[in-house]
Amino acid sequence: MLTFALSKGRLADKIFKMLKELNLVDITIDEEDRRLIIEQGEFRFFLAKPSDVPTFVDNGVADLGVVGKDTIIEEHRDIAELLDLGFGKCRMCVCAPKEDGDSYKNIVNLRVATKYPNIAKAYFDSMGQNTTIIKLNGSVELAPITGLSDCIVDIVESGRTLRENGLQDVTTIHDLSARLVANPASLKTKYDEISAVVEGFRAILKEK
Ligand SMILES: Nc1ncnc2c1ncn2[C@@H]1O[C@H](COP(=O)(O)OP(=O)(O)OP(=O)(O)O)[C@@H](O)[C@H]1O
Ligand SMILES: O=P(O)(O)OC[C@H]1O[C@H](OP(=O)(O)OP(=O)(O)O)[C@H](O)[C@@H]1O
Repeated sequence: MLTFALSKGRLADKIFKMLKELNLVDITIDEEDRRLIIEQGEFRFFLAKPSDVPTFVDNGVADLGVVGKDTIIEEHRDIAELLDLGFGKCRMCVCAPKEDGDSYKNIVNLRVATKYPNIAKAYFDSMGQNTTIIKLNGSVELAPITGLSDCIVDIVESGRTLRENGLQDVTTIHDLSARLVANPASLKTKYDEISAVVEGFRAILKEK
């Protein structure tokens, strides 16, 4: 039996599509569906909050997981990254009000709002810039507009949210996409089963 922790939310549809192409499971979840565990054949799937997927995999409750690279970097968990799945592409950026250009670089104690405090702190530490990190849980773009922060560290995909709120991305910190991850112990004890799944994903990715 192999157990997968999958991200609910915007990655879910693409993950389900790939699992269907692999003939592992055919999941369709509508708004009324409250199931969190789906079992089919030799597989058990958990539907977890995206930021919790590394926790399930690190603790060995799930052998495999699918999660954004942003969450992998932020959570610092003991998990093995096996494959870039090529969807959920976006960037982690420092963004600031359009009229400010890159002047955030000159602010002595920079106020940074973000859902990703570890990524933000590590980045500004590496640049030698002092910061006060302000943790938010969403709508991060509000922070510089309302005066809560000087800039934000957040995900940018199309750039539309920034544009519609008078902000711009100034610096890209990481390129991001969804990744297949594994529990390191499961990789040893269930090597053959996991290899078969990884090869399946690889074959699909090659066709694209
Ligand atoms: N605008 C976006 N475009 C493309 N991918 C995105 C975008 N925003 C987030 N992602 C990717 O999708 C993943 C899941 O995002 P989603 O919005 O579903 O969850 P979340 O609200 O960030 O998670 P949580 O509720 O655990 O904080 C992110 O971790 C990231 O890798
Ligand atoms: O560049 P874009 O295509 O506009 O996408 C970027 C937006 O998407 C994400 O927010 P999400 O929709 O997850 O909402 P949130 O503010 O609640 O995190 C991210 O935090 C940005 O706000």
